[in-house]
Amino acid sequence: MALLIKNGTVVNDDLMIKADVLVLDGKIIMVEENLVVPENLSKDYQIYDATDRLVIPGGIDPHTHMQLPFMGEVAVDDFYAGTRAALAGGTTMIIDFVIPPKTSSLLEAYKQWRDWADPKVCCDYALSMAVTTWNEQISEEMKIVTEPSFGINSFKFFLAYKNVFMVTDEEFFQGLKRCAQIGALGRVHAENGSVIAEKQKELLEMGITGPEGHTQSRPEELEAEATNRACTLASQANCPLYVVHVMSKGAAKVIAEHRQNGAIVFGEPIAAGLGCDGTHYYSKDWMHAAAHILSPPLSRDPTTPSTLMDLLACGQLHLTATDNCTFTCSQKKLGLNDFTKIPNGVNGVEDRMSVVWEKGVHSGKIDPMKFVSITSTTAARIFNCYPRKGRIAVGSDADIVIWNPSATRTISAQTHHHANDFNIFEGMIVHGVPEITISRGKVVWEYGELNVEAGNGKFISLPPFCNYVFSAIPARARKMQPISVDRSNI
Ligand SMILES: NC(=O)NCCC(=O)O
Ligand SMILES: [Zn+2]
Ligand SMILES: [Zn+2]
Repeated sequence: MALLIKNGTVVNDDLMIKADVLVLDGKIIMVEENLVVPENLSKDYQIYDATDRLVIPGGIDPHTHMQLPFMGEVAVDDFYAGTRAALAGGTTMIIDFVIPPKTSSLLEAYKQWRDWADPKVCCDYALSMAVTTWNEQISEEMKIVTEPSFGINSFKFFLAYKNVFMVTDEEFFQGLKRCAQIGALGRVHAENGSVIAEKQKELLEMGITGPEGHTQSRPEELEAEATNRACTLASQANCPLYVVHVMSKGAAKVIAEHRQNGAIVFGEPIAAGLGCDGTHYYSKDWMHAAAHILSPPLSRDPTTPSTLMDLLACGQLHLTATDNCTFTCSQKKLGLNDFTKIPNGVNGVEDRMSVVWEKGVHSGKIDPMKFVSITSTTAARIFNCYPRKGRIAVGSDADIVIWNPSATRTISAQTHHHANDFNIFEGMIVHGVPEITISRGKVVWEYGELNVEAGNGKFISLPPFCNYVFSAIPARARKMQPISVDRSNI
């Protein structure tokens, strides 16, 4: 069945035009003003009227953790609940992380994630992979998983979570050099995990066991320090770098400075950091405070969310994600007497598009094209699936959202589609509502109703050596060649 979306305004990252869109067999086949449906299709298509609506590429969330085993629990949004929530919010593709324990091979972990995800996903998905230790086998397997049948083109390194996922600087540097060789983007969780572990001990010894200890053990300076270290090591390894969940002004400033000095580095704020601040950690209500725990923490400076949006607007930060990693209130209670045991992670995948619209477009900081750029197109470009994803154009996948820019909704755990029982944006009234979500040509969300089945989503293989990320690397490698002085005549 074909779909005709009529009378809307098509928005890409570089244009806004009045046009109709025709979809057939999961692809966009025509984009034209006053589109006339070809004779052969004229009896069998469904019409959607998009008058006063925007027709935008489905959102791409490049950072999620569905059903992640973490801190003794498993994130409760699995690949089914999490991707349903994504579609309800106008996101049609996620990039999740394979995170191998230090003892596991990358191939084993990859298989595990595919086994979890493939039968459950409702929207398309791709994978990024964490490297949590270093040895010859890991180095070889990194190359293997960049082959098309595995489809990985980025690797993440944790500089936090000591003794769990954290790598040393040496391991990180080896990993970045390997990424550069095999054409993969380096990604980093930038916090100083060793100092955090010391501060956690100090705070617990002082009797500070509640969620306020979380933020106090992770001062923003430790995010900025690790961000600076990561950018420096990536530069030395001649590896493009992507900093996940930029939560503070200090970390954002470091990224801007490194870019001014010529570094290829991308910065990703997340919905939580754009919509909330860290005052929640001092709430008298333990559960409320604990439910906001993620790492790095929400900024204790209440002006940070609006500054992060300003930095997206002016191009010093580049795209938005969510780090969706949800735990129920009862799971969070694991850390009732010790904040270091509260599972880290919050929601976002359902509400990111509306939060970014509210804080960005509705507030007058960005236009709808920039909105498309930071919620979809830039992710597609960085992860090498553009223009198949991230664009309304002939030949692109029909991942489309009919967006009502003036409708409002109130975010609430009572109505969200996540599997957890708390929403960090509770009560926020947001303009910008995804009325219809189309995933590869199928209408999966229509005026508040989901119509999806587990397994509807497809795995998207991401090729290495993305031009958008890697084109300057060979010339830089030549410039960085070590100099050898010939003294044979002495
Ligand atoms: N961010 C967080 O607190 N949980 C998910 C794991 C991570 O990305 O660090
Ligand atoms: Zn992280
Ligand atoms: Zn994460």
